[in-house]
Amino acid sequence: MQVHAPQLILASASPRRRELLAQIGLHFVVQTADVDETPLPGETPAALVERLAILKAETVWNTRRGVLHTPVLPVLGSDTLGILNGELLIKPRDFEHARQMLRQMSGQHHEILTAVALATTIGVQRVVSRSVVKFRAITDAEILAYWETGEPHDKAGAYAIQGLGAIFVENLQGSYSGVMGLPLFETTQLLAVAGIHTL
Ligand SMILES: Cc1cn([C@H]2C[C@H](O)[C@@H](COP(=O)(O)OP(=O)(O)OP(=O)(O)O)O2)c(=O)[nH]c1=O
Repeated sequence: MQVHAPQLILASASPRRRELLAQIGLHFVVQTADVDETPLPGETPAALVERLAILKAETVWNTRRGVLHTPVLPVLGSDTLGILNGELLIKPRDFEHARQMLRQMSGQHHEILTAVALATTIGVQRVVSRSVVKFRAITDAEILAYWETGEPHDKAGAYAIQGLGAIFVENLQGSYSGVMGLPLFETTQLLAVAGIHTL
C-alpha cells in the first residue's frame, strides 16, 4: 500500500466532510476543533456560518503552530446550517426539536449555507455555498420513523440528503456536496489558491 504525505489538515469531526475530501483524492489528517457554536446576539445566519468555519480553521491552525514551531499544513474548517423563514435549522437537541424543524420544512423551501475556511501562512480565505432545498410534505408518523433511524440526530436541519433523508428532497438548487457539509467546487477553488490541486 502506498502511503501519501498529507496535503492539509481537516479541522472537523464530521465523517461526511472526511468522505467528501477523500472523494476528490486529497490526502489529509484530521484534527478536531471543539468550538462554541452559540450565535452572537443579533448575528445573521450568514455571518454565523462564516464565523464558525473560520473559528474552526483558526483554532486548529493556532494549536498546530504552537506545538510544532515549524511550517504548518493548510487547515480547512467548515460549518453548515439551514434557514427557514429567518429561523436557524441547526443540529437537533432532541426529538421535539427535530420534529419542530421537520414540520416547518414539510412542503417548503429552505436554504442550506455551508462556509469553508482555509487557514494558511497568508491568512484565512473563506467562501460560502448557498443551496435551496424543497421538501415534499412529511407526515408526523414519517418524522417519528425517520428520527428512530438515528440519521437526523447529528445533522443540521435534522436530515441527511446523502441518506434516507433524500426521500424528502423534491428539488435542489445549488450544491449537493454543500448540503452534505463540504461544497467541493468552492473547496477546490480555495485549495488551488494555496497550491493544492486535485487534478
Ligand atoms: C443538511 C445536512 C447536514 N449534514 C451534516 C453536515 C455536518 O456534519 C452537520 C452540521 O454540523 P456542523 O456543526 O457543520 O459540523 P459537525 O459538528 O458535524 O462537525 P465539525 O463541526 O467538527 O466540522 O450536518 C449532512 O450530513 N447532510 C445534510 O443533508
